[in-house]
Amino acid sequence: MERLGLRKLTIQYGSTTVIRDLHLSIQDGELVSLLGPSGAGKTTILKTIAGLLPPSDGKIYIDGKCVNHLPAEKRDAVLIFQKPLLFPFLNVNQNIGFGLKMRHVDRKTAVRKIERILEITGLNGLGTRKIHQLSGGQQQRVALARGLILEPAILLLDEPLSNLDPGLRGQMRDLICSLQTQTKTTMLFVTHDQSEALSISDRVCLLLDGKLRQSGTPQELFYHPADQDVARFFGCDNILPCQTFLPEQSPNGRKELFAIRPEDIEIRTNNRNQDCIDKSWFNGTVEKIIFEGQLTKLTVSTSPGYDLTVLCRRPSFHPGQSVYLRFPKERIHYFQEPPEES
Ligand SMILES: Nc1ncnc2c1ncn2[C@@H]1O[C@H](COP(=O)(O)OP(=O)(O)OP(=O)(O)O)[C@@H](O)[C@H]1O
Repeated sequence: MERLGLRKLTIQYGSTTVIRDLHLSIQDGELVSLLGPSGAGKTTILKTIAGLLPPSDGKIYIDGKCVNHLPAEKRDAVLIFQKPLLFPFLNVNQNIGFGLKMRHVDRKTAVRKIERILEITGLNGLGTRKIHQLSGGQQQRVALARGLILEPAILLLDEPLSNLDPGLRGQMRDLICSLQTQTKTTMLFVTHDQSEALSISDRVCLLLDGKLRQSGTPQELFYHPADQDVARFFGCDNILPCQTFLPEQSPNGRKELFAIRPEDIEIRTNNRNQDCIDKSWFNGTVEKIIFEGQLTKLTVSTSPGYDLTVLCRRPSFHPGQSVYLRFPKERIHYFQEPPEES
């Protein structure tokens, strides 16, 4: 069953089109990430779904009903902002129960629901605290609890982890996953952080320049990018012509490109292990080495004039060193070069 449907959604600020012809369908119980760089239009989409911004064109469906004409409070969607917007004069219980009160839910049911949500969001014992007596992470939990308790058709989360420090971010990410599993709430999670999107989602939708460029499982986007831009967004800098590096796999001289992830390139010094160097290996020279912690990033120049990015663990290379490189066949991802503009 479709919980959220966006059909040909176009959104403009004045004469500037930020989102053009967007299609998106989210099924019951799915956790979908809307991923994209800063300024891609992610918040704009969430605000439009929530009813805070009118679309210029297209339709928004929630639970099968077109909601374009409905004001925000009549839509069965809850938006949770980057910075939790809580009532400072109310305590945690009152903040969480606020929406229930507005819906005239009876007191006994409200107390029961609040108790359950405090339990599953790890806020037990904090119900009578005022908001200023909570840490940033606890405040974000209250915001989540306040949204979840309403059991909306869709929960819209706008970068809810970005104000938290890295340790807490991991904990909150795990909490959102477990809340989603427990409550089966359908969620649209906005982030610009690819690792956050890849680790949390059933499905990732990548938004670039106001267009949905690819939608699929985290593994599909990471290992099978639809085009060069998607590949680059996921850190694959090596987009290369087949004719130069893989001539036998480039029939009819077609302008085909392939991508190889930096961590998938095999690299060896060329002064030992000569026995196992066959014609699948080619020469390169290490130009630059950047230590990044778990992995080290190398820039390696090749004789056809293309620089490659290679990631390896604890390498023992130095700048200027000659190396052998190889692209394992099973790690090569092919795509077509876009048509040339006339
Ligand atoms: N009220 C506004 N009036 C005019 N332009 C706006 C307005 N709000 C946002 N924009 C523009 O719309 C584009 C998309 O903004 P939006 O905030 O939706 O991006 P985003 O993907 O959420 O970015 P971030 O990750 O930085 O929050 C940007 O170019 C932004 O400058």
